[in-house]
Amino acid sequence: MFTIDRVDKSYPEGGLFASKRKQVLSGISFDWRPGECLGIIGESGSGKSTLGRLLLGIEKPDRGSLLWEGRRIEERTTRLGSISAVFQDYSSSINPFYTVEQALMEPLKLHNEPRRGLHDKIDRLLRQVGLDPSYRSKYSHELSGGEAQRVCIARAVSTEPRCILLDEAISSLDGSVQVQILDLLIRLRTLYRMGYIFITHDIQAAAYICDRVMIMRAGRIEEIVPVERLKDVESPYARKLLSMIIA
Ligand SMILES: Nc1ncnc2c1ncn2[C@@H]1O[C@H](COP(=O)(O)OP(=O)(O)OP(=O)(O)O)[C@@H](O)[C@H]1O
Repeated sequence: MFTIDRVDKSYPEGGLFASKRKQVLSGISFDWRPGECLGIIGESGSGKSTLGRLLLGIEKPDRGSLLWEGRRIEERTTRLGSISAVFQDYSSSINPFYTVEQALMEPLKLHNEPRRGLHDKIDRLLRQVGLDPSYRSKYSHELSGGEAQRVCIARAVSTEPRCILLDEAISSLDGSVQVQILDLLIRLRTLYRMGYIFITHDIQAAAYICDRVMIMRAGRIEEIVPVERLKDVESPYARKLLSMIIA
């Protein structure tokens, strides 16, 4: 279980040395249950990506705690093998001087995977994300957007984490490629028995892949609903947000 308890986050407003602070997240509390796909949706600026960075332990909260099975997510040892990430900008996620093979090796080496068997593992990962093993020698500029994002997904699953956080991971892709990547994520979830935290402004994508959806508004949680009850959300804001998109 990943337990987020009364998390607040603010940033200096008007430069690093400004005394005024902008409150970006306030009183965020929820649980991520092992194996589930939890969607986080909300308007631009509602704090989704900030929350994502806290969930990945990249940034620390001002107050509150983020505990992965009782251990602080800010600790590197907690994160290893627990949570990994796929971001929107696949082109800058892969080092342009690395081949696909080198990009996939990086997390495996950090994870101290034995060298023996790495070659086969990379072939297997490429196949699992729908790429031919011959892609191992390609550079990122030789890949389409969908292919590059498949490599990023292969890299995220390579260490077999319990959870992958996807921050707008399909937003930069064309419509048909978006569906292919969502279907790939659904398949991998079963294969690796893992779950996702799926940050998006695309409610249809969230409805396609998620079990529960958390609706954020101005740094607060407005509502958390099972996806099959999305149409019955209670808060007026969530209703308005959904009606704008579903209509
Ligand atoms: N490092 C930072 N320093 C200062 N302000 C920040 C920082 N990161 C985020 N913010 C501010 O926090 C607010 C929430 O931003 P965030 O990116 O988390 O929202 P979001 O819901 O992910 O938006 P979008 O959907 O547009 O990506 C914004 O007003 C943003 O300007």
